[in-house]
Amino acid sequence: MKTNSTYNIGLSYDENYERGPEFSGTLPELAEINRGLPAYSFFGKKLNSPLGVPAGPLLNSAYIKLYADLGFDVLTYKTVRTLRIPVHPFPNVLAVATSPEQMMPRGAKPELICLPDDSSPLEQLSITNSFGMPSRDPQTWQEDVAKARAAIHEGQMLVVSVVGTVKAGGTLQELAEDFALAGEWAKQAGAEAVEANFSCPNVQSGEGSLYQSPEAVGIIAAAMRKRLGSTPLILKMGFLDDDNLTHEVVSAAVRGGANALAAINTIPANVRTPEGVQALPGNGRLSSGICGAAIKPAGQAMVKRLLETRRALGISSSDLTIIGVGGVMTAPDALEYLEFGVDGVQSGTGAMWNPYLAQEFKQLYAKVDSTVSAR
Ligand SMILES: Cc1cc2nc3c(=O)[nH]c(=O)nc-3n(C[C@H](O)[C@H](O)[C@H](O)COP(=O)(O)O)c2cc1C
Repeated sequence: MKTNSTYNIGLSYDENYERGPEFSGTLPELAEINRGLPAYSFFGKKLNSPLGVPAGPLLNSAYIKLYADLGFDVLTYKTVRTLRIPVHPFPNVLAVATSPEQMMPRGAKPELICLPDDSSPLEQLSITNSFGMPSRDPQTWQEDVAKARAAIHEGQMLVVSVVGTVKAGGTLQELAEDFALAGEWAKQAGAEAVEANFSCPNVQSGEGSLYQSPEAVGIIAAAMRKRLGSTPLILKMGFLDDDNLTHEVVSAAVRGGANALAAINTIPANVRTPEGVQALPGNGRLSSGICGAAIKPAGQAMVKRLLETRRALGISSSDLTIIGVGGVMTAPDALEYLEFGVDGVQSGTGAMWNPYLAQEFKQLYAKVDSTVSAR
């Protein structure tokens, strides 16, 4: 299959892990693309810009290095666990036919058809991804996180995404301890901030819907805060359409000691081939997460809800940082999020198919009004 992404969607996850990323272009001169940018700080550290890559596209230190060299300034290492977990069967990424209207969650799960390739124009490219949050064993990923930390440049930050693993018959407190242990190991390995994934729709075991439970959010955040000390803690959220629930979840996150919320994760949909066959093989994989162009309005609606909730609760941006994710395919998309008032913005699908997005964003960001940039 033809692919234009740094992650080759025609190869297995393990092949991409071992051989990737695929990139044969010229790297930008960082000093040049960072010149004239407005001052920006993230968790108190001076960064070159507020643009980052969320958890997922950067499988390991080789991917972190490439995207650091390309000028993305917040680099999130794909979610790891306290134990080795294999990946879902191939394929793991497929382009899909959909629209922003269809991907605004409203009750029934959208029914989508996959596309034969990823040749849609970037502004319209939407994909499904389904990996099941695989993890190398902790020693392997810890050594690799240390390499990733060594690969980033001045004015950049390494975040490591972690998830706890639900055990049969286990309690919420045990799950929280597993999240906390993963976070502590990530910190020891070199993470400057730790992100807890509360929202992966591609697992069936319960880790994927934690963001909808104020109790789970509060208990897990508190357990992680204890082990992380002063290291910033980001919680990765999915889409919520209920203001009261959002209020409760945000309050629980703050009480638990979280420093930031990143939203949104992918939005679940049923994906079939044009012949009507389940597109991704295996039990529980008719439904998988959608990301890219079509989820931008959902991502924006969610960050607006989070910003409004933060205001209503009287919480400052330094006490709760909000990071906008979802459908940032172009530089103007990233700026749109910043104009809503988010404190950071990240691109997953867009950065995979357009590695020059950071360079393009910085050209635009250097010219923006200080009301957008001075946060
Ligand atoms: C290939 C791929 C893998 C992903 N893996 C993870 C993951 O391991 N953990 C996580 O929290 N989110 C994961 N995500 C979700 C992204 O972090 C992001 O929330 C989502 O893709 C929406 O952003 P986008 O529209 O810019 O892609 C993944 C996304 C992609 C495209």
